[in-house]
Amino acid sequence: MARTQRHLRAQQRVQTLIARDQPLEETLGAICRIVEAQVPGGIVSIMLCDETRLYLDRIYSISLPQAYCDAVTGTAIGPKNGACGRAAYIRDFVVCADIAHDPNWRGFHALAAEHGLKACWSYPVRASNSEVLGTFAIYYREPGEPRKSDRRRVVEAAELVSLAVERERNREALRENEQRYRSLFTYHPDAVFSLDLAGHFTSVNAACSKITGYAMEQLIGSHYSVLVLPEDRSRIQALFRNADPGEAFRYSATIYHREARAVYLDVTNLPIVVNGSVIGFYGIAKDMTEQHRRETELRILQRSVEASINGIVIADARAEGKPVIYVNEAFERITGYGRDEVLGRSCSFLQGSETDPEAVASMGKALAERREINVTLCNYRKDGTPFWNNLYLAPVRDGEGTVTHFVGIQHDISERKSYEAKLSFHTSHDALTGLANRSLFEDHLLHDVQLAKRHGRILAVLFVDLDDFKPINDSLGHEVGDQVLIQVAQRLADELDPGDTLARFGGDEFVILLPELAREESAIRLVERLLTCIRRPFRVAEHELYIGASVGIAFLQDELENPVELIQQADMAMYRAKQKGRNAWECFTSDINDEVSARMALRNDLQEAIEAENFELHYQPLLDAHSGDVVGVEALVRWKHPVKGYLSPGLFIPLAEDTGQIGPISEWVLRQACRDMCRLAAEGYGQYRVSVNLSPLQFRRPNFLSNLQQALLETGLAPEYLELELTEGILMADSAAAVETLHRLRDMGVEVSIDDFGTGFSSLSYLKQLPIGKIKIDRSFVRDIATSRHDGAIVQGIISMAHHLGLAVVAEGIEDAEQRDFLAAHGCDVFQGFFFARPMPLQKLRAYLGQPTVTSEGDALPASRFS
Ligand SMILES: Nc1nc2c(ncn2[C@@H]2O[C@@H]3COP(=O)(O)O[C@H]4[C@@H](O)[C@H](n5cnc6c(=O)[nH]c(N)nc65)O[C@@H]4COP(=O)(O)O[C@H]3[C@H]2O)c(=O)[nH]1
Repeated sequence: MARTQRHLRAQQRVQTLIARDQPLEETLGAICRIVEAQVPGGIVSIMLCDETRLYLDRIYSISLPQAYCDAVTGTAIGPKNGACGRAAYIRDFVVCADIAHDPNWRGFHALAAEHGLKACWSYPVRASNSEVLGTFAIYYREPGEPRKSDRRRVVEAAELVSLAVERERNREALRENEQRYRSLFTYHPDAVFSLDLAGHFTSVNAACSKITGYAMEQLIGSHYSVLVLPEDRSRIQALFRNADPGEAFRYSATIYHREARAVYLDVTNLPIVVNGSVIGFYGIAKDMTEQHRRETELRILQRSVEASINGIVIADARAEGKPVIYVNEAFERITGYGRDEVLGRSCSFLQGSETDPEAVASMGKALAERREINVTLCNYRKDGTPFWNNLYLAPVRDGEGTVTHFVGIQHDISERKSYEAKLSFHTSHDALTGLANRSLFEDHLLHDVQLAKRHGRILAVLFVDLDDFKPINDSLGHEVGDQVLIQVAQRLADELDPGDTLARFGGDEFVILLPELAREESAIRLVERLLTCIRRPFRVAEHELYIGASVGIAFLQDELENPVELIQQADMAMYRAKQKGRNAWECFTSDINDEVSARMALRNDLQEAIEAENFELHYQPLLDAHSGDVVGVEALVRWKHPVKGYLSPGLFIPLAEDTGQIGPISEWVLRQACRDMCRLAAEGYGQYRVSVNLSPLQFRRPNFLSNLQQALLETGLAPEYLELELTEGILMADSAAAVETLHRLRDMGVEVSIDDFGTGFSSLSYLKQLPIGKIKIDRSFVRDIATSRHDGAIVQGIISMAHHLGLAVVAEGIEDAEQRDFLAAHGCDVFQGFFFARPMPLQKLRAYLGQPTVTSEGDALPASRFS
């Protein structure tokens, strides 16, 4: 009984050791001690299987010699491998009553004999699932069989071992499990944490600290909401509140990093359920900041691409034919193709007949070499219309640097192209007629002269200048003039061969290059044809206009060095033709050159005269037709040339008008005339009104009126003693501005008369609207007044109509009494002409006007020439 109790106590002790999770070695040692105490002479050994369950690789014993233990450790489990190897194998009690003669101990006999071991009873240690964990054995130093009680003891001891080993194994498994889970928690790259039900962190991993910037200790115990943006809090709280037990929930949240930057998180929370109750929440938060940034960037990029005004097309670089995988709206707008019509197709469908194959080839080469390229090529819209596409193509590479796509940026530069084309046309062509301009003509000339010289061909340049064009332009306006020029250009072009060049040099000058003439007469015959065709009337709106042309011809001579000289020669020849009269032509000869040289010399002399003020004014009296009183004088300029003596204005005024030298001459004339009139008055000869001729250039100068005012102020002449003589052309050229100037003149008190009346295109009814007081009938009508019925009738008509309109009429160029009488009979108001007096210097005028007479009021009396 006492033994049984001892046995029970011993067992309890072992169970306590097991329950307290004492180290296995200690527990197994205790079992060995208890059993050895119970079986006198018995030596206990406990062997445990390895993981493969093929060997007994651990041995626990308190009494077996270490050398023996070492020798049997690793015994294979098998039917003939001693008592333990066999017991583990057959999973049953094995009694080896006499080891020395036991065949199953073959190989171990010597070992057992060496350590004095004679008998061994072994029993398998089995787990609750019957798996063999090892063996429990008792050795004896004498042969012997176990009794029943011995067997029971062995079995009980084996069970205790099983309990201890299983417990140890469970503990081991638990520890491993926990480590596994802890690893998941600790090494998870995302923030993993647990919260209590109130929302306080109860555990956090290192990633939590990294993501939030707070130390793990700082986080534990703090509430999750302190990290979350205020605007996110209520939303997240609601998620926690409404979470179903057992259900995970996922949301995005933005938190503040300790460094005050926002961190975007993708959070999954799951309840911690213990015994069916939620005791808190686990959380896994993935840092999406980078992804969020990339997504935002991508979104902006995508929107930008969509909104780009340039067409953008992306093609798959790896697929056959590089099919389009994306086009933006601008692409659709530019090409007219919808997205669906384009995707999957190769972009080459945009090319067409006018697409430059070289541009296409260079593009293909760049694509093959996987490099970027910028080409401009002609593409076609869906409706077939072409457009200029300035295309920038670039490869798109993946992370490994492989080209996966090509992106093309289209820029529709059609407008720029057409502008450039226009621009280049304008730089080489005349805008009005579309003919070549001087620079293009010169290009052709250089080229053709070279060829003509090489092949000994006859080449000619024709310089065509229209006669009587200026009056049309001046009187009917630029629009009419422009139409005439366009028609002239057309008529000239119609007469020329395709290889000829027709150019307009501006104004009414046309130049023709004939590069390949059979003989010189061909050029002359062509010129005759040109003159004939220009003589034909021109119809512009309601007008039927007649003009002529003067043509200069210059043939290429061997000695000519600079081809451009041919143009100058033709120009000089034209000038000579003009002097011959209308509709004439002239070939360039060296004497023409001399004439031009003379003109150049005259120009230079004139310049010197201007600088030295080498001019004089002569005055021609104007007489009242009834009383014969001198009512005024006309100032006429004379140039006192140092070699040639007095030169008439007819010689140098047109030259001065051509060269612009008329400006300073007119200034001088105006001032001098005013000064002379003041002087005459001051000398007692009377105050006469002086008529001064106005050149068109002078009249149109912007400061004309202020200059005039200045001249009157400087000289002291009252404005009513100044009369300006204008030709009709001046008024017609820019009538609105001219009329405005006339009004200003009238406001100033300056009289205006129309000179050379009858030669222009103006009608009296037009003049009626102008603030003028007088017209001067042109000398050419007066000359034949008595002999030509026609001229007589014209003069008569002019006088009568002018009077009707309240205009005074002056007749100039009266050379004889017949003319005077005719004009007097028809009511002409004022006479001027050699018959009465020639233009004379001031000194002679003094004599002409007679002795200065002073009235009681101090005014000089006007001189009468009729009495
Ligand atoms: N055959 C003939 N001729 C007569 C007779 N009576 C006068 N003359 C000439 O007729 C011209 C009248 O001047 P105009 O028609 O304005 O024609 C002027 C005028 O247009 C221009 N001119 C003269 N002086 C000036 C000036 O100071 N400024 C400007 N812009 N032009 C001027 O030169 C033109 C010629 O002037 P002049 O040679 O001085 O010629 C003057 C004068 O000498 C006559 O009975 N028979």
